Amino acid sequence: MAIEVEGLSFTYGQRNVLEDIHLHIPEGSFLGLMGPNGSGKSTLIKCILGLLSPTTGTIKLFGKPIQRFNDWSQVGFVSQKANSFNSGFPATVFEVVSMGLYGKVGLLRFLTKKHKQKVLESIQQVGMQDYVHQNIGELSGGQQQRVFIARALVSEPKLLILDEPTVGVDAKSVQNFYTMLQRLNVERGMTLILVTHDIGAMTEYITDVACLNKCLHFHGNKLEFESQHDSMMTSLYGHDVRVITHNHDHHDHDHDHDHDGSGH
Ligand SMILES: Nc1ncnc2c1ncn2[C@@H]1O[C@H](COP(=O)(O)OP(=O)(O)OP(=O)(O)O)[C@@H](O)[C@H]1O
Repeated sequence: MAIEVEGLSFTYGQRNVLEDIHLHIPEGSFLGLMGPNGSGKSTLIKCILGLLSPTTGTIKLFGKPIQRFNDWSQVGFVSQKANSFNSGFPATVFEVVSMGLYGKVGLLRFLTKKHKQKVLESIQQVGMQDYVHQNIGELSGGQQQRVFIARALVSEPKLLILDEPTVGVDAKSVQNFYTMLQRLNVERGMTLILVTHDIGAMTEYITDVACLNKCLHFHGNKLEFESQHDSMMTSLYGHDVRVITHNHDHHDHDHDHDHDGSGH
């Protein structure tokens, strides 16, 4: 298993954001993690990346309890805010991708020939070889996002987590972007988790789906998800969310509403 989450809950102060999450993600899967705004997706990802400690529960990465996991070069992460460079940003594609090795552009002069080769390979993998010496700020949002994937790939991670990486990227580039991720998944066996609002746009590329709204409402393969799609959407976004959550004390007052079947 790439990831094993057991009985995970998380609270910000008094606010219960994640509740009793059990999630096993096998190596080699491509998981689409979906849920409404504020449903806890980023919080769960931060727990998996070791940036937040769960209030209760445990996390294992590649079989190791996260507290003892130390090979973080196996885990790549690309956030939704990655593509926010302005056109004056003084680093080339090559330099930005090199940061995946050293964390700092300033150390670039120490790159060995082998490392340079690795950087170029990663750039090639995301199809940006024609832009190696271009400034990152001069690229489109989609192209910048590819460069950030390359930066995450340069340490050859076994697990790559992407938190809404296509925000602000046009529809056609998004499809190309997903195709590129699918290739990493199929050809290199890389485990991928992609956080998204729009699972519809990517069902053809992923293998599994998880639906989160504080609790995990669904986790299964794509075919299971498609067969339960309508009820799942109602469960996540419509009135059934309240029917499900009214078991929890603070939502009891909601359960009389929205029983007109409209899902709103
Ligand atoms: N640092 C924080 N302190 C307090 N509350 C927070 C903090 N970060 C997030 N929250 C709250 O926790 C809940 C879950 O947030 P989270 O960012 O995990 O959701 P999300 O599913 O990633 O949302 P989105 O799709 O809008 O990015 C939200 O209600 C949010 O307001």
